[in-house]
Amino acid sequence: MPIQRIGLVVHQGRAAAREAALTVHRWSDARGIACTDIDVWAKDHSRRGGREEAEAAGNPDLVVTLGGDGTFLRGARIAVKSGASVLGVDLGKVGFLTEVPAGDVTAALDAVHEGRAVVEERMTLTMRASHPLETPRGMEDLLLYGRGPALPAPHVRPETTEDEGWGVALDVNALNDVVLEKLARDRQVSVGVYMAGRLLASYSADALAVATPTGSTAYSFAAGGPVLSPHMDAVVFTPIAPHMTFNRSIVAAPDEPVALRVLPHSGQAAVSIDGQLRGVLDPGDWIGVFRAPDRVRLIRLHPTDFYGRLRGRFHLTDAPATAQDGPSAPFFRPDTPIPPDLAGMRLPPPAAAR
Ligand SMILES: NC(=O)c1ccc[n+]([C@@H]2O[C@H](COP(=O)([O-])OP(=O)(O)OC[C@H]3O[C@@H](n4cnc5c(N)ncnc54)[C@H](O)[C@@H]3O)[C@@H](O)[C@H]2O)c1
Ligand SMILES: Nc1ncnc2c1ncn2[C@@H]1O[C@H](COP(=O)(O)OP(=O)(O)OP(=O)(O)O)[C@@H](O)[C@H]1O
Repeated sequence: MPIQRIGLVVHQGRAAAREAALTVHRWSDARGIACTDIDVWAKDHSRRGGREEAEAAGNPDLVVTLGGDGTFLRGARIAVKSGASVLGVDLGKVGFLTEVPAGDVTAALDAVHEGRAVVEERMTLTMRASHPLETPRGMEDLLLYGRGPALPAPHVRPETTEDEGWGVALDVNALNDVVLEKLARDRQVSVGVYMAGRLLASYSADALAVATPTGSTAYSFAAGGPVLSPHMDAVVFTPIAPHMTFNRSIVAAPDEPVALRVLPHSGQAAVSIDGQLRGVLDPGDWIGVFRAPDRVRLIRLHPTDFYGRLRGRFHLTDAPATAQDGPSAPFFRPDTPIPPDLAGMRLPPPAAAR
């Protein structure tokens, strides 16, 4: 479908991103397409939730992000609330989530506008909590370390059933992860962890991460968690520096919620959603994390080459003992037609089409 309105989220600290923004504006001006800059850290307003940010930008149907993964996550947070698709242009350090090289911006916009791009949907997580999240006064100042003001606490969704014991439903979507982490450097969090409503164990740790398959390559990965294909739905629980023998990740089914209850003698716990602090929990508080009905719509110009990206972006190196064999072929995909028993499998196109 032709693009109606673009919302532009730019890494303002990077000249190449500001330059690419001019290219996007020129492209949209030439076609009479509205293009609104969404400056999440603008000086003239405090930070807004994704829904308000989308409304203020006229509810774009395409959000273009120019920056790294952080910029992409800022754009995705807005897009998921207006049903927009997100096109991530890679102008960052890692660029795991971003798709398009900076030099291909206009070609990518043409492809989207002319219906040649594909949309890939990614699972997100949402939450309930024992009460609406809040950040203590004064913390805002601590957070101003160059990343701009903090986001407001999440809004409460109307489907809240607080009085019945199920807590308040929070209007959040995490594309990567919801992380409960120690607030004070010298006080671990102690948390009862429930998988699908059943106690798994009580943890004492630096942090506990609940990640999506997309987020499995972010914080959860850094803590030794498994890599999950982003084409699947699942809920990944990974403890970070747990002071106990059982330190493994658990990959739960998408309909198995994870509840984290802060124990009475725990330190306070910060709740981060996609890396952004959104509230602080006291002992006795709890959060539940589960698959959200909303999905992030990622624009893809080519079918996602997730494992190629994993090898490339993470600079995977081959075992030294294999050096004598020379580099392995980059694909296992004969050029002859796919046999019937492999029909429907996700495989790369034949060499001529790559
Ligand atoms: N020790 C860690 O690795 C650590 C600590 C805190 C937060 N994080 C992650 O940072 C994310 C927020 O990203 P940011 O860029 O705003 O903060 P950031 O700049 O602190 O990001 C940390 C790194 O993670 C990369 N990254 C982000 N999402 C990714 C993904 N889905 N797959 C692979 N790499 C990814 C970023 O490019 C960056 O290099 C959070 O969702 C959390 O998962 C990681
Ligand atoms: N919209 C913006 N306005 C002002 N400064 C920004 C903006 N976006 C990013 N920055 C600056 O860039 C820094 C890095 O931001 P962030 O880590 O989110 O970038 P990123 O998109 O993930 O790119 P990278 O992959 O290079 O980290 C921030 O601390 C901030 O100083």
